[in-house]
Amino acid sequence: MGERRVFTLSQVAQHNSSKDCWLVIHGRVMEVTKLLEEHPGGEEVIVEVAGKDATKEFDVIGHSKAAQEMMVKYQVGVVQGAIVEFEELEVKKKDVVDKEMSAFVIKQPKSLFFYHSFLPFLLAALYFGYRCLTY
Ligand code: HEM
Repeated sequence: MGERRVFTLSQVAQHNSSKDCWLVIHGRVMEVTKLLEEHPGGEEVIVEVAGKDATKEFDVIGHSKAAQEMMVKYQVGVVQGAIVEFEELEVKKKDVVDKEMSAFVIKQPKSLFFYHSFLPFLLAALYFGYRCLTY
C-alpha cells in the first residue's frame, strides 16, 4: 500500500532525471528511480516522462493487472487535489460484483430459461403460422 503524502505537480517536476525519477499515474505520485532498471518496457520511456503526469502514456500501453499492482510498491503519495481510488476499495467493489454475479447465475432456475427465451419464440412462430394459414 502506498503512502498518502500530498505533493503538488511542481514538487513532482523537480524529480525529473534518471538518478531521481518521480512520476504521476492516476493521481498517485511514484518514486520510480529503482523501477528504471527492472522496467520491462525499458528505462528511456520512463525517463522521458520523468517529473510529469504519465497517466496517458501508462494507459496507452495497456499495462497488465500485475503492472498496476507493481505501481503500489513505488507510490510515495498522491497529487494535490487528485481523487485517487485506492486498491483495497477497488478490489472490494469488484469482489462484491463478482459474488453478486455468480449468485445470480447460480440462483437462476433452469425453468426460467424456457419462459425467457423459448416461449416468446414459440408464440411468434405460432402467430406467423396462423397468419400464413389464414391468408
Ligand atoms: C510505476 C509505473 C510503471 C510500472 C510498475 C510498469 C510496469 C510494467 C510492466 C510490468 C510491464 C510488462 C508488461 C505488463 O505486464 O503490462 C511494462 C511494459 C511496458 N511499459 Fe511500463 N510500467 C510503468 C510505467 C510506464 C510508463 C510511464 C510508460 C511510458 C511512458 C511505460 C511503458 C511501457 C512499455 C512501452 C512497455 C512494453 C510493452 C510491450 O512490450 O508490449 N511504463 N511496464
